[in-house]
Amino acid sequence: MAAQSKLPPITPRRDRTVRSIVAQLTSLYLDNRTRISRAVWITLFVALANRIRHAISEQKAASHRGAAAGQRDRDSRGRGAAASTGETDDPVKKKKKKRVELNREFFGALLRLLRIVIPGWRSKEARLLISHSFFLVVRTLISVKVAAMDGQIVKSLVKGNGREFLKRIVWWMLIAVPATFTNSMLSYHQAELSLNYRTRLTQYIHDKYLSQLTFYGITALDDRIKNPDQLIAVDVAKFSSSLAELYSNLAKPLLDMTIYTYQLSKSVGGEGVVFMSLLVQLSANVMRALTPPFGRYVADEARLEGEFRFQHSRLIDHSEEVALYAGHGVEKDTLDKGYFTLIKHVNYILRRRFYHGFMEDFVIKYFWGALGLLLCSVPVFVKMPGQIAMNMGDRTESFITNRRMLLSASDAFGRVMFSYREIMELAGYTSRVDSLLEVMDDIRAGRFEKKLVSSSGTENNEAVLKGRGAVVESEDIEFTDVPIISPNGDVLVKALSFSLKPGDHLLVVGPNGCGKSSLFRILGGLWPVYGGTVRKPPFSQIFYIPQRPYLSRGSLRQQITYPDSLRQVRARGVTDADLLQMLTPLGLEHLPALYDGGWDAEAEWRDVLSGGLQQRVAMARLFYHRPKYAILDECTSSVTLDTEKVMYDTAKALGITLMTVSHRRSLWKYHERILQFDGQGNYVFTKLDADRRMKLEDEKEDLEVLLRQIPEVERRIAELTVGTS
Ligand SMILES: Nc1ncnc2c1ncn2[C@@H]1O[C@H](COP(=O)(O)OP(=O)(O)OP(=O)(O)O)[C@@H](O)[C@H]1O
Repeated sequence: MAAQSKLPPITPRRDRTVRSIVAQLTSLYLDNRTRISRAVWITLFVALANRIRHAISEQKAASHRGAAAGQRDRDSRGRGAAASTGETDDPVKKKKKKRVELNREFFGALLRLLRIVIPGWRSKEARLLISHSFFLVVRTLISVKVAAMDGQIVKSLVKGNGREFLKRIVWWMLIAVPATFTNSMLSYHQAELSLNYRTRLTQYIHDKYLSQLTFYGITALDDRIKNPDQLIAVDVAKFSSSLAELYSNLAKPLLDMTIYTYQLSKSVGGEGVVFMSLLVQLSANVMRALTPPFGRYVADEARLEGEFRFQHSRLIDHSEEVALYAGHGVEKDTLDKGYFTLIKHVNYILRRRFYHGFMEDFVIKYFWGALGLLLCSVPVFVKMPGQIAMNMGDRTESFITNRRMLLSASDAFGRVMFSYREIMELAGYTSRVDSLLEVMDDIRAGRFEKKLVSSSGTENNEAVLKGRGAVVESEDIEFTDVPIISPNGDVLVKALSFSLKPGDHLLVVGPNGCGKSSLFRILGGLWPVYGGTVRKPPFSQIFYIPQRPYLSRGSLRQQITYPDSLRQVRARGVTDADLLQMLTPLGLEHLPALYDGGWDAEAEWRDVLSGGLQQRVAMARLFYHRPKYAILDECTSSVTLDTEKVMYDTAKALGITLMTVSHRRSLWKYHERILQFDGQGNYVFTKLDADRRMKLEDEKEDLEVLLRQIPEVERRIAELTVGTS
């Protein structure tokens, strides 16, 4: 940490200048022991000591860096091909491995986030911070006044002056009014700041997350962020409250310490305060060295918390499948494992907090408390030069006031120390939120990081993955030498070439996992084009219908018009009557009448509609959008052949060019071209003569049946041969 200090290096010239200033001030101090010269001398001494400490640690860090660089060189020579496993020594990848520490990286990340949550001096957040700071100052000033009033009350008690005592109590009660108002204002400001930070950050993240398909990239193409939902919903909130809390937990005690120390030095002398500060600084350094890495603990806890939540939401999403498999036992094991991993970690943190709290309490409350009492006794036992002898009442007043201020000062210092832990926790949340922003930026710039698990030569794949193909806007669809590569780095097809014109309905066939859907992911812009050229119409002219259509939260109408909003539907001049017409050929015209609210009825449509109904609704969606091209990915698997016919005929009549992925033979007749993958990386693109293909396919099936009968025929012949011989 010290190695990253921004202090200028000590040059011989600067060293000489510093030494001569120290000498002059020392002689000034010895000649003229004024309070100012003493204070300046001591401040300089502390600064000098700090400078030396920095220089030493700088030197240590430099030699450590040298040793580490040497080690890295040695290591990299030993490991050439480790890159594909992810355990690489590549400095770029090393940099990405975030550590939660109070280092330059943390401050850089915090600054980036601060620029988002406080966008400028005229922003609402800046205004809130200023007024929060104002109330912090007011509160400290009120506390100083209360300390002085405390001393006066005890003094009047010791003197037995009842009138004076009562008068002081009334004043004391009066000052409670602004004091309590200030306290409430402080809590209010803190909560408001936290809320505003969260709003700014959430809006910023939503803007990025839901544009340029970033949300898809984070989950499907990159594996650095595991649970973006947890990060956005929980960690951003925790970061915001931690940041708002830290400001008041740090700013107020720092202010308190300054004001109280100044007040104290007036009555007990500057040296006493500085000596005490040195002792306190020493013990604080010891405590800091013994503080566990709470930032890392917090980041790990948030990650485990996210994984546990994710396992629960998976169970909710697939509850029907799990129930039908009676898989609750194994699901319980997975959930229990997730929970106990989390709890084990939380328990570990609790234990570390216990030991740390024990040490923290001892040092801050008792050790510093004892030092404080010693300091308060200075005016009682030590006669300061030029000080007039004090009577009993004055002594008591001075002791009570000093003690109260000292307690507040030590409490303030304690809170600064306690806040070290809070800063570490903030570092944890900062690191998590910042990595989300970093990954989002990477994805938007087309930089993905996913572990390559391909068995088909990772080195080759890495070379291909670095390439970039061209995407050109066009009326037709044309792929020229485009590789199909999964996010894991598997090369499914080395170079695919085919072209389609409007009206060339295409059928895509091939075994499972050969890359049929992946072709359309490239066409839809979800997967990057790693080579060759893709010519295609804009995204808005290609519509996709998967096997399980996505049904959004919202009205029945919205299921047909998704993703258009009601306003967009109306702007296109489409009425509910038009929508009903789209449902009619699919046999869905009764649907709006089935639910309370008709078109406006809201439900969890995924559960309400059966699989076949969902596929029909998705087809109605296609009729509503009327795109130039439609990708139909096994989207008729749950409907009857009659419904399938209506779907295809209507879509064709609307002028939509269809690209179908399906194993169903009944669909061949609707297509003019076929793209056939063999699952080994090869393909054939040709005209599709459905009748001829059907005849050939029938003949092939007949021959296969005959082929299967051959062993039985051979066995029978053998039997007959034995019987007749
Ligand atoms: N997001 C992803 N991350 C990693 N690998 C993926 C991802 N999506 C698909 N793949 C892999 O890419 C390969 C091709 O998948 P694709 O969905 O294109 O198969 P398909 O030919 O459509 O198969 P099916 O007929 O079973 O639907 C598969 O091995 C699959 O595991």
